[in-house]
Formats: sequence, C-alpha cells, structure tokens
Amino acid sequence: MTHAPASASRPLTVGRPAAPLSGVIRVPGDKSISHRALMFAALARGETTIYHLLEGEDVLRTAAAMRALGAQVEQQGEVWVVSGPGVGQLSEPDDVLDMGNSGTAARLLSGILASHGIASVMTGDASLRRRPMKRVTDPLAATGATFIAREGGRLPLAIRGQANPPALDYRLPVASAQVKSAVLLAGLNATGTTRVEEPVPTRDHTENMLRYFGATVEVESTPEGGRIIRLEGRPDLVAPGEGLFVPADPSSAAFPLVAALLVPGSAITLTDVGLNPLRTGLFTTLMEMGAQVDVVEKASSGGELVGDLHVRASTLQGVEVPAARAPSMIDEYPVLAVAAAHAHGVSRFCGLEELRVKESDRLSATVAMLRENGVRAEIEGDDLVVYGTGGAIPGGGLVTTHMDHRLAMSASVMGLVARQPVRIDDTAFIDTSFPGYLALMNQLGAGFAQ
Ligand SMILES: O=C(O)C1=C[C@@H](OP(=O)(O)O)[C@@H](O)[C@H](O)C1
Ligand SMILES: C=C(OP(=O)(O)O)C(=O)O
Repeated sequence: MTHAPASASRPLTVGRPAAPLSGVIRVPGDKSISHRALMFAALARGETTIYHLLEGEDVLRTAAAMRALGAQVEQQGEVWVVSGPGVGQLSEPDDVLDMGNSGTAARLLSGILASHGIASVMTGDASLRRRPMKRVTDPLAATGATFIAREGGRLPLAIRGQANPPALDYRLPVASAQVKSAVLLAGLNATGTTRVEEPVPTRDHTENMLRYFGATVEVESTPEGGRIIRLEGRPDLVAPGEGLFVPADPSSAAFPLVAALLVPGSAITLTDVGLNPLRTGLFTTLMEMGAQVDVVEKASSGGELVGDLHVRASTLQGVEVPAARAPSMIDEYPVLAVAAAHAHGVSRFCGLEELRVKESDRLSATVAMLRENGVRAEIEGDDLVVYGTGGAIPGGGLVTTHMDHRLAMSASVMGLVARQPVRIDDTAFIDTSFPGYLALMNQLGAGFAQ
C-alpha cells in the first residue's frame, strides 16, 4: 500500500431546513464492531459472512491491512466474506500498512502484529501521525515485541513481532477500549491467560465478539467500579455459522438524533441502533436534558443489544455529565456540546482529557466551534462548560474541522438551528465513519447542499 494523498477538501455551508425533520433511517454499521469483525474473522477458522459492515474509510483501511496480512476479504454484494489465515498464521506484509485516519485500526492492529513473528511498518494520515501510540506499544513491549516509532511514540511505527508471546497482565492507565483490545488481541496468540484491568468500564465489543467466535473471556467487576478481563490464550476461533450482524452505529445515530431533537416539530426513527450499555451515555444524558426518545429494544445479535429510537423535537435543559460516564459517550461530546449550546442553562461535561488525543484536539476544537458561532464555552481543567442560548445559537461562523469527522458532522447539526448559516471548512473526513451522511440527512429533510 502506498500512502494515499489527502483527499480534496469539501467545504459546506448549512442553514435552517425548510421544514421539520421526519422519516425513518438506518445509519451505517458500527465502526468499532466493523473493525473487530474484519480482524477477528481473519483470525478464525472458516468463512465469516458480515452483514451491514461499515464501508467507511477507516474500516476499509482495516480490510486492506487484513488482506495484506494474508486474509481473504471480499465484498460480495451487500455482505462481506472473510476467511483465514488464523491466529499465529499471518504473513508478513510486503509494504507499509496505511491506517489512514483510524486510531482504532492502528491500535488494535498493533496487538495483532506484535504477537506474530513478522516485521511490519504502520503509518497513517497527518491526523493519525500526531496521535499517541505509546499507550499500546508500552504494554505490548512486555511480550518481547520491539517497536521503533517517531519521537513521542508517533507513527510511522516499525514492529518486530514475537511469535510466542507470553500472556500479559496489565492495568490500563487510561480508560481506553483501544488499549484494552490491543492487549487482548496480543493474548490470542499467547499461551496462558491474559489479564487486563480497567479502572472504568470501556466499550466491550472485543470481549463480546471474541466470545461469539468461541474464545473463553471472563469478566469480573472490581469493588472500585472497574473490570478485570481474562482471556484464555490460543483459543480455537471459529467463524460463526449464522454470520455476524453489525448494528447501526450509536455514535453515528447521534447526529440525526440531536438534529431531530433541536429542529422544531421534528419526529424521526433510527432503526437497529446498537444499544450496548457501554455506548449509550449520550442517550442517557440527552434524556436527562429532557429529550423525548423512546427506545424499543429488539433481539440482540452477536452479543450486542439492538433497538429502534423514536425521537421527537424537545426543549432541552443544561446538564452535568460525570467523568465516569465519559467512556460510554467519548465520541459524542462535540455533538452533545451543540445540544447544550441550544439548551436552556449551563452544562458541564467532566473529565474530558481523552478528547485531546482524538482525530483533533476535540476539546479545544469544540470550544472554538461554539465560540466562532457566538456561543460561550470554557475549558476548566479537563471539564467543558457550555452556556446554553435557549434556542438562539447566533451562528454565522466558520468551523475549522482539523481532519475530524465528528466536528464536521456536529457543525452541520449546529447549522440546522443557528440563526445565521454555519460554514464548515471541510466535510471530506465524514467518509471515515459515516459515508453518505449528507444524503441520508437529506432524506430526513436537512436540505444540505451536496
Ligand atoms: O475501541 C474502539 O473501537 C474505540 C474506542 C474509543 O477510543 P479510546 O480507546 O481511545 O477511548 C473511541 O474513541 C473510538 O472511536 C473507538
Ligand atoms: C476517535 C474516533 O476514532 P478513532 O480513534 O478510531 O480514530 C472517533 O471515531 O471519533
């Protein structure tokens, strides 16, 4: 793979829609689950059929990487079919693995590459090359794998993996599902039990899906409110006969959800949304703010709860969100900040230090997005404070998105309710997680120029 040139920027100006939002949509498949589906299917015996895989750029990078490591990954009409080569059997890639904009792809793959006796080099786009990798290379180095990274542990990163890694015992210093997953993935090729302790529970898609493929994963809650995860090494991972269904991504659903809450008179339904309780912090928070959202749970699939959300425009009040809730809504703060800017009263979101190391420094970029559009917002320590305008966001500003899809989509939601149109410097990165966003929102009546 060669390093892809940065895509041409796509600016957008968003104003109020002509009518309330209405309709029924299914947002694309969950990004976290899609990455894992491709990786785990490549490490399993047999052929896995994946339904509703997210075909966003981040996930396509994982697909390309798994192919470069010897897996067969094919798109067959609506489904994706993946087979082999199995744990311990990956082949050395003959070129650099380019993970594009995706932190999840780079971090999780590090765990796989470190636990195979192969040499590899990973890189990414300008955003990903700024993001910290030591959080995964530090624990993985204890397997005997060696890493050479740029200053500060940044990509590009060269890895000499360990063919027979020992099982790790690691306590996460940060609440990160990516770090947890990297350690667990290295544990797949280890003899013995890998143990990971997390101070605060983070999304558990890795644990759920590994079980679905046949691994033994035990989870214990700690008295301090954290979790201990134990994975038995060298499991016989088997492609699930019934295939793997990827729920609609709750982090993507967040944008039409907030848009429908804010645009007066709106009523929409979002179908098949993933309702894993470690992902639904935004829904809880919006309901505390007064959002009218009816959640209708359906059957779970692949160990993940799924349901439909019926959303009606609502008058929202400011809220305080505790730090302990942050992992369950870590990617949703920029759009929550837009909801808080529209709400009545002040909101405080606590403990957001992790937002500084996302695709952009999302804490500063979110504040800049709000201030540029006439909304008062402050960073106090690691907290974000937003002063609600009571339905009167002035707008009229230019939002700089810093290669960050979530900022672009959040700014577009703000444009739908601001008094003056909101300009967005670049919407191209939306394709990393939500391809077809503008068109799908237009099905609801957003009226975005395309
Ligand atoms: O494991 C995952 O799939 C993810 C974990 C989160 O990152 P951290 O692990 O850095 O919190 C989240 O922000 C990211 O979008 C997806
Ligand atoms: C942080 C995100 O993703 P990643 O870490 O995979 O780049 C995100 O999608 O908001």
